[in-house]
Parts: sequence; structure tokens; C-alpha cells
Amino acid sequence: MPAVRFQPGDTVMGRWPGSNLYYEVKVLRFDPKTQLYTVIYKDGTELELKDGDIKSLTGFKQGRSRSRSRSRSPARTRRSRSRSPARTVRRSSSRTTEVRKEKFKEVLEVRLTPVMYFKIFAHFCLILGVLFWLLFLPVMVLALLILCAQEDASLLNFPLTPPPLHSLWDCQVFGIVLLWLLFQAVLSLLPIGKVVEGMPLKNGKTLKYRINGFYALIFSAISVGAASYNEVDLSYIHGHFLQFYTSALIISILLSVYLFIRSRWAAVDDLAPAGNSGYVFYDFFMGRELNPRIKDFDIKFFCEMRPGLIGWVVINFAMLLAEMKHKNLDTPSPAMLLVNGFQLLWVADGLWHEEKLLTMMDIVHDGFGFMLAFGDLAWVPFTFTCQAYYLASHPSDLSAFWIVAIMIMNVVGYYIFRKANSQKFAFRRNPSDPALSHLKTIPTATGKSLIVSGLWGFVRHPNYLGDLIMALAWSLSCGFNHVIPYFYLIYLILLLVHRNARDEHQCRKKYGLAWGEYCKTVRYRIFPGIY
Ligand SMILES: NC(=O)C1=CN([C@@H]2O[C@H](COP(=O)(O)OP(=O)(O)OC[C@H]3O[C@@H](n4cnc5c(N)ncnc54)[C@H](OP(=O)(O)O)[C@@H]3O)[C@@H](O)[C@H]2O)C=CC1
Ligand SMILES: CC(C)=CCC[C@@H](C)[C@H]1CC=C2C3=C(CC[C@@]21C)[C@@]1(C)CC[C@H](O)C(C)(C)[C@@H]1CC3
Repeated sequence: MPAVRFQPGDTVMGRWPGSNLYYEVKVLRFDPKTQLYTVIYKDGTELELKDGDIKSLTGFKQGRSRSRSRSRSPARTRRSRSRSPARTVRRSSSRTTEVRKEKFKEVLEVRLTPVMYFKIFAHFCLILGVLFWLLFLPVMVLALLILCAQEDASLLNFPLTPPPLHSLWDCQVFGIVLLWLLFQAVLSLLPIGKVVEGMPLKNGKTLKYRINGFYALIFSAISVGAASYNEVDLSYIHGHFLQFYTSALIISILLSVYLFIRSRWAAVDDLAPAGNSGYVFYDFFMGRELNPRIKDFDIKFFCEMRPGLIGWVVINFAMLLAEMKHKNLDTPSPAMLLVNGFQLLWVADGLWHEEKLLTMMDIVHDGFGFMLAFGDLAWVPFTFTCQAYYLASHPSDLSAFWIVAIMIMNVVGYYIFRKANSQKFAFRRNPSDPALSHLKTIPTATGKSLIVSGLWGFVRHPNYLGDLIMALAWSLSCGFNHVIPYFYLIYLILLLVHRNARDEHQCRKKYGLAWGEYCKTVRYRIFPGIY
């Protein structure tokens, strides 16, 4: 049994339930049976806290020089809490009521400053913003798909006539999507491929992941090929594309609701840094739990790499068959072949390097909520396929010159993307790797160094640049008649510019002066001479 660390009367720092905020509290007693401390906050609230949620004043002050968000009164941040089943709140005595009344008066006085008004307004905007994205994203994808299928796929055709609701639903399609998810889940659980450890979590532990994405791609390709050989008409996907999207959307909503509900029982250490504000819509959108798992099955890792990503290439193939069928072609058009080939390369590359996803912010930092569930299950397979969907019903006559130029562009983009990502990964794994000894670096106070030559000395995010060059090649394959095939490129520019800002903010915090020096040496973020 662990020793009792604190005695009645000790002043310590207690975590406010469901948040990462600590406040000064007094220990009232310790219950050896439940192993809980009863503590009293300055506003008179009595709570029972676990040992792990209490820090000594000295330990906390040392920690605080690293993290600076914690000394406000709980009453001021009351809205950010969420109740944990492990703890019970008790406010009883009239003395407590008096203290609380006093505190409330004080809080009102403090709150009614322009800064507080601004904060309330900012929170209000945040909720409105999240509600907007919750409704807007699904509708936008639907509009994109409707537009893509129209003979004249011009943006000028807005507003579109929405299809009748019942036409968006098909039980059989829903069943197929469920089967696809199940098939991918089974593949991901096969005892093939190595098992690796993820990055250390807050509590110092690591999770294990089976890396078999590339095998899953091969199995899926063989299964789809066999189905097609046995005259299963894959162009059915093209004819029922809106229904497929609706099914994926419904599943992503159900999954997000499940994730949100189960997060109520998650331990504090399992929660993501963002997504635990206490605002229901915001937390639902951002995701509360960092790595939700059912036994060893990691739901986030699975969704991020498998059904949507592999689904993307299957849908592309279905669009290729639909193009041949509808246009009575013996072979697919060169544009369709380019789009299929380029995107298959990108997906295969991602699955080949699946392990690297474990170090990315999506896995290490972001919660799994509606944004990623919808992103992985609906956004990726239904917007990333928009070029193939467009080509299935719109011609793009490319001259031999254009075909070669576009292929060169994709090769250059891929080379930059792969080389930059692999170089950074290899350098992080072993900075003294002889193969990387030619690179110039800047040391940082954390002990890690930053590469400042080669691709990482050209721009601060060469991997983003490579990705964008490839995206441009995919869009150019579809010609210049409409802007719709450029949707992916526009999305990627916005996403990567935002991601870059987020990453640079983190790096500035992590590396301080060294990051400033890197930015001075390598002036541009993504586009040389422009941004
Ligand atoms: N198509 C799509 O929808 C998307 C594609 N992507 C692609 O995924 C890939 C990975 O992107 P992402 O995870 O965002 O970011 P990065 O792989 O660029 O990782 C950024 C991290 O790299 C490290 N780093 C930054 N500069 C240097 C340097 N000079 N030397 C050494 N290390 C450095 C820092 O981490 P630390 O120092 O802690 O190691 C930094 O936090 C990209 O190619 C991107 O294009 C990403 C999102 C969406
Ligand atoms: C608007 C909206 C809902 C956005 C959601 C964005 C997500 C779809 C993307 C955010 C980062 C992603 C990454 C991949 C897929 C798309 C999402 C989830 C990725 C796993 C694809 C495979 C690549 O090789 C990758 C590992 C580099 C990549 C990582 C980021």
C-alpha cells in the first residue's frame, strides 16, 4: 500500500476534476479504504481526490516554471470542468455557503472587466465556429459530389438543387460500407507485420501498434481484383456515390458519439491536451480521448490509415471502370491512369511508412473526435477521390507534352516529399548516422538539433512543398475546364499552412532561441521566396 503523502492541514495543489488546472487546497482527511483525500478549495468546495491528482506546493512550483496555466481560482474556470465518476463533490455547511457567496461577489467583480467580456465573447465565437464546421463540412462534401457529377461542373451552377433526402440512403450500400470497415479491421488484427511502440504518453507508458498497413493494401488489392475478375460490377460505387457518402457520414457521426460517451470513463492521463474544455460541442468536435482503444485495437490509428486511405484507391479504381463503361472505352483515358497511378503511389507510400505516423501530431497530440472520425472515414475517401470522380464523366484530353510534364512534376514532388520526410525521420532516430553527416545542424537546448542544410535548409517545411507539388500534378491531369478538380489542392494549401502555423508555434515553445536562429537562416516556410 503506498505511503500517505499528505497530512490533514497540509496546503497542497489539487487538480480540478476533468481539467489540467491545479488550485491551492487544504487537505482535510485521508480515507485509507478508498485511498482518496478529502480536500477543500479556497471557495469552500470539498472534493475527494486521488493521490495522483495532488501535488506538493514545492513540486508544483518547479513544474509551473514549465507550464504556466494553473493558478486561477476554480470558480473562474468552472465551465472548463467535467465531472469524473471517481470523485464526488460535497458542499454542505452554511459556512461553506457563506464563503461561496463572498467568493461569488469577488468573482463577479473580477469577471466584469473588459478582458473577461472579451474572453466570454471569444468562447461564444469558439462554440459558434465549431457548430458551423459541424454542419458545414458534411454539407460541403455533399455539394462537392453533386457538382462533380453534373455535366457542367461549374461553380456558377450554385445554388444546387438538393437531391430528395430518401435518394441519399440505401441499405445495401450501408451494408457494404460496414463490411468494408469490418474487412479492414480484420486485416489490421492479423498477426502479420512487426509490433512497435508508440511515443511515450503523459504517464510515461507506451502503447503497442501492429504495423501491417502495406499488407492490408495488398490483400485489399487482391480481393478487389478477384471481385472484378468474377464480374462484380465495381462501377456500382460510381452510380451510388452519394449513398456511399451518406453511409460513411452516418458511421462517422455514430463513431464520434460513441467516442464522446466512452471518454466520460477515460482516466485523466488518457485525455488529449485539447478537446477537454468542458464545452460539449467543442470537445465532441476535437475529441476528448487521445488513443481510444478496444483491448489492443487502436480506433484512431486504424481509422487514420486503413478504411479511408485504402478505400480511396478502391474508389479511384471503380471510377476508372465507370469511365470505361460509360464512355465505351477499351482502355481508361491517360488522365484517369495518371490520377489512379499517382494517388496509388501516395497511398502505398503512406502505408509503407505507416510506423512514422506514430510520431505525428495527429497521433501524439490530437484527440479522436468528430473532426478526425469524419476526416478519416468521409472526407478522405470522398473528397480525395474527387479528381477520379470528375474524370469519370468529364473528358480531359492531355497532349503527350502535358502528360510528360505532369509526370515529371509528380516525380519531383514525390522526391522532395519522401526525401524530406525520410531524412528527418532518420535524423531523429540517429543524429550521428554517417549517411547524414554531410548535413549542417543547429543545436538546441533540448539536446535535439535542427537540420539547416539540404532540403530542410531550402524551406522550413520541404515535405509540405513536395506534397503540394504532387497535388498540383493531380489537379493538372484534369485540365482547366473547371475548378472542382483543384479542390484537393486548395484544401491541402489551407491545411498545410494552418498545420505549419501550429507546428511552428510548438517548435518556438520547444526550441526557443534556436528556433529563432533556424527561422533567420531558413527564411521561407513552404514556398521559397513567397511564404
Ligand atoms: N495530404 C494530407 O491530407 C496531409 C499530408 N500530410 C503530410 O504528412 C507529412 C508529415 O507532416 P507533419 O507531421 O505535419 O509535419 P512534419 O513531418 O514536417 O513534422 C514537423 C516536426 O519536424 C521536426 N522538425 C521541424 N523542422 C526540423 C528541422 N529543420 N530539422 C529536424 N527536425 C525538424 C519538429 O519536431 P521535433 O523536433 O520534435 O522532431 C517538427 O515539430 C508531410 O509530408 C505532409 O505533407 C500531413 C497532413 C495532411
Ligand atoms: C476538414 C477536415 C475534416 C480535415 C480532416 C483532416 C484529415 C483528413 C487529415 C489531417 C491529417 C491527415 C493525414 C493523413 C490523412 C488525412 C488526415 C487524417 C495521412 C495519414 C495520410 C497518409 C500519409 O502518408 C500521411 C501519414 C503522411 C498522412 C498524415 C496526416
